[in-house]
Amino acid sequence: MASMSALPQPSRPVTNPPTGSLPALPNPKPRRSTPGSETPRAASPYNTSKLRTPSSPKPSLKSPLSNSNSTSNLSAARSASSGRAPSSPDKSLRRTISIASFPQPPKAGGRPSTASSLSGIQAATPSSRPARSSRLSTGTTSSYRSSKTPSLLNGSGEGKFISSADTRDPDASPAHSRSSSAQGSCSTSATTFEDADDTASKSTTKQKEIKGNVIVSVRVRPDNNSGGETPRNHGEWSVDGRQSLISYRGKEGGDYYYDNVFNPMENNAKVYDSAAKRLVRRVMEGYHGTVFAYGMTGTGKTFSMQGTATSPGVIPLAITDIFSFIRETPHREFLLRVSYLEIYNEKINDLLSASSANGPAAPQEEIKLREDSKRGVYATPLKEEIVQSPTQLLRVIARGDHARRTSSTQFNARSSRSHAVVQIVVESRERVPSGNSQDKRSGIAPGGVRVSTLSLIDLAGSERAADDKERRTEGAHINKSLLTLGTIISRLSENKDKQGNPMDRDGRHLPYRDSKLTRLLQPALSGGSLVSILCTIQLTSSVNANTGETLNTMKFAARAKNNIVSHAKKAEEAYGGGGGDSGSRVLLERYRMEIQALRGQLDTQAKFQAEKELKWDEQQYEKEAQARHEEQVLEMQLARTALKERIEHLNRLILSSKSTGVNNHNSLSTFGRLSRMSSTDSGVRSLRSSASQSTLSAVHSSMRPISFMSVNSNDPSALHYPGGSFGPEDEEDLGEFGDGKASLQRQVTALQADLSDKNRYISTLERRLLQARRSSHTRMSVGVKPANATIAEQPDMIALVREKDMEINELRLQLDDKDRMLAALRSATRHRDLAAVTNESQSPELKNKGDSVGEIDGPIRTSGLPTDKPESPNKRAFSGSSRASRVNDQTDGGKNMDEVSRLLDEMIQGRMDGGHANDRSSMNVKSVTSESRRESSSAEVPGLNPTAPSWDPSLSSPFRG
Ligand SMILES: Nc1ncnc2c1ncn2[C@@H]1O[C@H](COP(=O)(O)OP(=O)(O)OP(=O)(O)O)[C@@H](O)[C@H]1O
Repeated sequence: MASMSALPQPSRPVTNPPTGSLPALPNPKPRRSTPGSETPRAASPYNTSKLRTPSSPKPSLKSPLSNSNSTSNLSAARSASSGRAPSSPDKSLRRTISIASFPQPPKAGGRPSTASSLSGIQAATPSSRPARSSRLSTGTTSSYRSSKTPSLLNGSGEGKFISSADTRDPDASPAHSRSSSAQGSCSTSATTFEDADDTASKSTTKQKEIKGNVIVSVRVRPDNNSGGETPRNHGEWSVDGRQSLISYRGKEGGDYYYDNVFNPMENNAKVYDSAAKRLVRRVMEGYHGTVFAYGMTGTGKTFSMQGTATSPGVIPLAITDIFSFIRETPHREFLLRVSYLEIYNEKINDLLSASSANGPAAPQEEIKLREDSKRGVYATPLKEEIVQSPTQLLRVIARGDHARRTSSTQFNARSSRSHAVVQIVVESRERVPSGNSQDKRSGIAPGGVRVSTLSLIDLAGSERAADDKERRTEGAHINKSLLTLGTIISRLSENKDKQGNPMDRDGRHLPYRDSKLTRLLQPALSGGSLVSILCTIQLTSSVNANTGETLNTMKFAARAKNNIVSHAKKAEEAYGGGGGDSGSRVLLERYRMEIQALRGQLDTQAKFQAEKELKWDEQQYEKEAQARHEEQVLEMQLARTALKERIEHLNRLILSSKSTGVNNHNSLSTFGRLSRMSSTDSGVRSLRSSASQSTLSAVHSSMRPISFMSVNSNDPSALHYPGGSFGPEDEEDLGEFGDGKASLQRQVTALQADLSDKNRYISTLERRLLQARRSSHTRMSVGVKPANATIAEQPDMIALVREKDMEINELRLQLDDKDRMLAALRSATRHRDLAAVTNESQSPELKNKGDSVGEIDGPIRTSGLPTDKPESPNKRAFSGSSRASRVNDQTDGGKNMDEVSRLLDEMIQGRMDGGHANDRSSMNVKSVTSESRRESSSAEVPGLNPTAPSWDPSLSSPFRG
């Protein structure tokens, strides 16, 4: 037996079978009845002498054993239904042979037993056959019939009876166009013992079924010595495939009928169709099935099991059929897993775990055989691979083949040195009906999972002792295991001890444990599975023909057919993934549960994800809302600030115009107070925005509210300045020489600080505006519409933006104002300085006058202390103004300051005329200031440089008046 390293099988030289003597097959136990005690078979309704037709291909078979002690000649009968006995269509033709070395078939169930201690095959010639063959229980003869036996393997095991004519492979598919029809051809002529008498002929259909579950076929390998020809007769042998008959006319000769006899011309496809196809399909339906090839080395076991690329054998054809069956069975779902082991020198190797041919063999965990009530005997630990396609399955097996031990022997260049077992486990269950969405979701199918196993076994061939020590050792193990197999098969019975262990008919235990092979085959041999045995022989006419070994193989086949009883039942459907090893091995169920668990996880995760997303969305929305809110608050703040600024500004303008109107003759005080006014017009508020408060505070920290500024103020402290006294700070404001120089400088500084504040404020506003525009643009472009946002908000936004724009413009104008004011103040300062210098040099008296004025105004300039008679604010302002006016009248510098005052007044007025005054009081002020301006506008402004860069009266400005 050789192994294909990969599919397709590599070609190897064809060698002749051994010609020398081979190890003897197990010696059958002496039968209880001796040949001498054999009784003639009881008369059978199937009287072969009558039924044998003249047209029979083997009308007479002269057996050398006819001279033996056999007391009865058995007639071989062929089923009338097979068309071979047209004269008696309802009867079986019977060929009675003597099977001297055959074990006695079990008696149980009315099955006839053969005589024990038969020394050889006794083939009876038709002429010598009794009219009615004796019962096999007589011991000396065996009656084989090729009748139609209902069985699972011929399609009639479930109550159907198919005529033999139907079963002689009428539909055998060609090797390359195989059909996967369940009705494919197969052998049906199950060879079975038959009761010869009427009573026996009433053996139950069940018994027949049981026998029909075992198919034994013999394949004859082409003889190389025949020069490629396949003669019908090989010396003393003749093969009749049509009748499934092999006849031997030599010593111990006889006619051998089997379920199938394949002549050398028949190819692997035919062998598969007849011997294995139905079994494979039954396995797919839920039965366990075992196919094994038995025979002498080099006779074609591996060729039959594996085949070649052009002629695939049983294994690849079974694989094709398995997948065809799956395709044709849409109402069930399948899961296939495969393992591949070899028994080499009584050690089990996992061929799928073996390392590649390149590397050294990885040390494997010892594989042991265990027994389980559900699984029977199985090897563990063994790698199982789940396969999903024929190609994948073939590849897995080819990988195992590659790892299998083969060696060149005397008889076979690539002889298998081990028994190889391919096991395909088939799990199947009903599919969830497509309409049942509830079941589909839960994944619960209406039925459980059915698990069945197909074992495809290529045994090592029996062989003679080799010269090579290693081959000899291998051969010894091979022969021993085959011997044990033969022994067990020869002693098979349905007897069991109290523990359920199988026993032979004599009550002895069967030696299954004597070899790993028999232990592994125990479930199949014990009747748990459908069995198909393919025995291979090579017939040759050469003198060295190994007739003895061939006869042994044929006897083995006959024993197997006679003794193996199969009660194969459809595997029960298993539920649940638990329940120990067998339960957990049901992968379909396990996967179903896993799928369910994963689905649950998926659902939980999906829920969690959805919740998370919802939360995230909410957070995002909250964030957006928060940002929007902040934006709005900021905008409101800015708007408020701007409005306040505006109010303050307008208030300032009002007050300034008043004060200017009142003090337009006292430039010093006007300037000094302008500053104060700016910083104190609403009591304690700064001229500048809150943003510029800190900047100004340094400048204005010394300033206090003054009485005249309390026109719009409720600050009662103003009343504490009697007679318009400004206090010590005011003194300071008036300058070292009481000329207001220091005050002007402060004014300039304050205005500059204010200017930078304004700039900052503007840039802040611009930035915010930009942000607001951007965010509103983004919201609009991405279409994100907050839930609480309404279309009505859009115009609001636009209005707000517009308002902001206006505000910015406003502030810019203010800045311009400031710039101009600064320029004017600088210019005024310059002129005042110039005037002071001129005055000092030209009229020292004036200085004295100024001093005297200073005396007059002493309280104003030198003292901040309240006088006994505090003036009313108005009065104080007026008197202050008068004093300033007097000072102005007396100095050129005062004149200049007047001019500046007037200019500022004009600026303010211009601002108001520009539409910035918006309340009645400002309008009133406007009228007052307009008058003041008219008064002062007639005067020139000498010294005021109209070309000063920061002051251009020609510019269109609100200050132009
Ligand atoms: N029916 C057949 N037709 C053509 N060639 C065959 C046939 N049977 C066997 N052979 C050839 O005979 C040789 C031996 O066959 P094979 O290796 O299958 O025998 P075996 O029984 O497996 O031997 P062993 O037990 O030593 O492994 C191979 O070259 C094979 O191709």
